Amino acid sequence: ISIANIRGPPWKSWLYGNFPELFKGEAAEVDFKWQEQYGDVVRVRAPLGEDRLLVSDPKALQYIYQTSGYRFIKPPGGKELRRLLTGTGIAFVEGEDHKRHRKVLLPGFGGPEAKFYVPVFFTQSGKMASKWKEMISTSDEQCAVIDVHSWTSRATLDAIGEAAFDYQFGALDNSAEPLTVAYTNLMFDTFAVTTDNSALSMCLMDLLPQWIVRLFVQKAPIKRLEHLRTAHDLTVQVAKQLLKEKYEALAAEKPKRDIMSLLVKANLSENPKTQLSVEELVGQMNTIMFAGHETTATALSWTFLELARRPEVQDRLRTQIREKERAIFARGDTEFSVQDLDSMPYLTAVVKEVLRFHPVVFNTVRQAAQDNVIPLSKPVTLTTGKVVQEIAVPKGTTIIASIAGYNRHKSVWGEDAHVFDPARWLAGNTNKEVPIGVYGNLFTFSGGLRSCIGWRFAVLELHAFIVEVINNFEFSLTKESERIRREACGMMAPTVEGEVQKGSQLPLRVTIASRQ
Ligand code: HEM
Repeated sequence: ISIANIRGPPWKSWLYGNFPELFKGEAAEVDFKWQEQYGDVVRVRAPLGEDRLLVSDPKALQYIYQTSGYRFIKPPGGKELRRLLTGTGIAFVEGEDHKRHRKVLLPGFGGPEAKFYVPVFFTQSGKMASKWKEMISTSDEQCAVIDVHSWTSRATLDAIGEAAFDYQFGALDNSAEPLTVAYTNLMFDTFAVTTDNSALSMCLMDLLPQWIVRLFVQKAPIKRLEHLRTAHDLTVQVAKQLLKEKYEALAAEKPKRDIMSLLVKANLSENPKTQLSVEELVGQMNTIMFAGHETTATALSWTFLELARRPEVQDRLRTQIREKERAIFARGDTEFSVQDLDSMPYLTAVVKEVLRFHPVVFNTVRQAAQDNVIPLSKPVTLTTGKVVQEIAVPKGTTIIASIAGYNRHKSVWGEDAHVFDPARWLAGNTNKEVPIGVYGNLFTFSGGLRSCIGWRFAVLELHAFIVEVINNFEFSLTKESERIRREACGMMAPTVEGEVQKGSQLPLRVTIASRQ
């Protein structure tokens, strides 16, 4: 069995294959181009002549991520880099170990728990709003150009610190604490602007003995890796201290409600044989910080950009938020509850459309742990002219799941899949024939056993921040924000065309939203 006959783009060099096109340039643009040219399963060439598959076919993704359980694993070659990113937490482990981690973590991420985090989201978004109001009121034109992304990044860092660990990063107050500084621009500094050689070195990690890769990741004097190492090491230090505090609070019968406290409690009630070790518990802090901070911050930034581009969507959203606010005041309350956030259909539609259109994690990678046969929604024609309804893949085949490609798949979202339109969610004209994801049949949070455990947390955080910000402010574009790019850096972060060296940014014009 072989994937050599799957259609795909030609490559310019044996050394680099198609990787420069795949990893440089705007995030996911090449996925859309190849999807259009070659279909939903594309053969791409990795450096040194290895064939891989780029997949956006719904049934194939459903099979790889849901039906086949743990038979598609995270590629072992990236293990040492993942160890640095996420520690030995849930995102690092496979199979039975993963089941064990997931069971202990789940109590911290359920629906009932999420409602305790909502006040935290409102506190942090309210704090950000106060600072913006101050900036606007002191300007002559009663308007300020704000780098919205640097604010969403800091506010969500404070929010995840408080909700997940009961830890104060102080990022909105520009804290110079080393851990706060370490999480500033972490993804961009580490993964952005990939050169041909950095794509090649990622691939070499698959081929070299793991002890060499480990030495390289831990010691190589490379600036990108140094930033990551600092964030990792500081997180381990803080996590150890926090764990001690959580155990003491539990022993004193004064438990808190942050995710780490719930995790410690759940772990204690496990059978000692299946309990997480201290190293694994510490790793959960690395994992949650890596998986939960910049992802939500960036999704929020894309939301504000889309609203700045579309004043009519922004107005309609503000009208709905203010109607709900009046209803809340009329019943004698002052705060939005989870039910209030869930009962604004246009807000939900905007959030789902942003998650569809700008999936911040735009692809994930898996490797076949054994020979396998992947079913397809639509037959594909091989280079030999033969038409097949399923694809046999040999053990070791690497599959790049194009989350962005699936989220724009015309058979699922309609002919206008490449248009940003929240109204599609109200009309309900999306095709749910192949259930795949955990939210809105999107693949943004992945699917199956390893789907995003924090999706409810993220969705509520987005809802709360959008309510606070759109209720108070109006966004419009600046000259720079008309040139926003989706920069690939392990996720898709906003940068300004021609100013990529300045890092991620989103300069928008912000005024106070009229109450009339
Ligand atoms: C818009 C925001 C978010 C997006 C788009 C997102 C997306 C994803 C995706 C695609 C995966 C699967 C990765 C893979 O299998 O290779 C994932 C896993 C994960 N996410 Fe999220 N995520 C978001 C927010 C969060 C938040 C807020 C948290 C925690 C507070 C979180 C925690 C996790 C964890 C722990 C995993 C690993 C799950 C496992 O391996 O079982 N995520 N996320």
